Amino acid sequence: MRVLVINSGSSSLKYQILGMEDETLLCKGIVEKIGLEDSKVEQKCGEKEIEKNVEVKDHEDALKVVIDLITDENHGCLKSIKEIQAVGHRVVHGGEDFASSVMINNEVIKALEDNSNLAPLHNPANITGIKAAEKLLPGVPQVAVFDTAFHQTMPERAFMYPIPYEMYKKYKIRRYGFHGTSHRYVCKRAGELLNKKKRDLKIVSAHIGNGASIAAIDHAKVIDTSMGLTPLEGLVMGTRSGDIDPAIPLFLMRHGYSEHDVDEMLNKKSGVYGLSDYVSSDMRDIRKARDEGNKLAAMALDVYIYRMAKYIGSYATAMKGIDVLIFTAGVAENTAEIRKRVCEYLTVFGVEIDDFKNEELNGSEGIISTKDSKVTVMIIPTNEELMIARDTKKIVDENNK
Ligand SMILES: Nc1ncnc2c1ncn2[C@@H]1O[C@H](COP(=O)(O)OP(=O)(O)O)[C@@H](O)[C@H]1O
Ligand SMILES: CC(=O)OP(=O)(O)O
Ligand SMILES: [Mg+2]
Repeated sequence: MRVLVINSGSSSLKYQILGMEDETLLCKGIVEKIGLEDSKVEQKCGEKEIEKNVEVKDHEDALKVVIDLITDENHGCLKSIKEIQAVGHRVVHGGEDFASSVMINNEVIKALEDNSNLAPLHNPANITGIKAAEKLLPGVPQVAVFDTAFHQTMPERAFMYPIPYEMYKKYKIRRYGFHGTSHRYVCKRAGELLNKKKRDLKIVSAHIGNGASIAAIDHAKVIDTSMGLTPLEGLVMGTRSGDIDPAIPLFLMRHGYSEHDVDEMLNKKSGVYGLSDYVSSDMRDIRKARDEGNKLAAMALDVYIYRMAKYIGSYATAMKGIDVLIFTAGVAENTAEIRKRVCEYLTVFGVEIDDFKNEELNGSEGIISTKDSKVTVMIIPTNEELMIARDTKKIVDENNK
């Protein structure tokens, strides 16, 4: 079965085509910096590699670029898009409706649309991808794999907000958590690499990309995570504020900002982008600006790292211990400085990083802590696409029985 996987992130569209008989990777690509001036696409199909700048203002443009490139005569791996036998989609918000992956039908699309206002940077892009794929590949099965699903094991004490209970009954206002497919993948991979059953480990998984979240995974079950009702809560992100005093939106609205203004501010103009007085949402640009002497970029980076360390510390407390700390996703896989500075805050837990390994393994998979470190610190490049492809195959096979 040849599966196309589409993973729309807030700043990127990642995709893979896999032959699922033996999980052969036929093609892999990313459109990144969507909506920024220097967007580009990178694709690798076996020996054929291409990287070029493209103008993509949103995820719909990005998807057009992808479809053209995978069927491109010189750079692609398919003669026709019809060679795809199933499509797996990352869907960010499944709410309480979906605790596991599902075959997409009109009812599912309707439920996703209903959840759109809870993940405004993501669900609309996910739905665009689903509708475009249905148009291009009529009759080909499509599966939705939810960011929220892996977190459904969280206990009430972690997912309930201390507001009137009737708000949960009426509107399902609770914490859901996101990046579940990524946390699930790295947790499984850590068990394999350490040759330990993941059931024996207390893992903190730090998924730090444009969106960022941390999960506490105790004996293979999520017991807490930093994102909440929406992907806005928790860490400082590229454009999202993460935790703030809930009185701030009310204060701003009393000063003339509309609900829409506040929503845009917290989701699209905050995080390191807003803190740096709009240098960039991209961590590479922030660090470059800091190196060139920009004080606000330096401050944004300090706030970003400090908040991350505090969350990791609180999850060591939540699990009464921590065996493994995993760094994953765009920023954490590729930025030695951030891993080092976060770990410097964590010496109280016996975290000791090996500076040489931290630099040497940048962007690849492996252990970066010293032999004496009480916590095994690892970089594990995430592979949400592989998890999505596996779920897609499983659901399509079950459906064909
Ligand atoms: N090679 C790299 N070196 C440093 N930072 C990188 C690299 N690749 C990606 N990043 C950073 O990762 C972030 C994007 O992460 P990613 O996980 O792809 O995001 P998302 O899925 O949320 O769109 C950006 O801030 C970017 O600066
Ligand atoms: C949920 C979320 O923030 O996803 P991403 O990091 O891909 O934007
Ligand atoms: Mg992502």
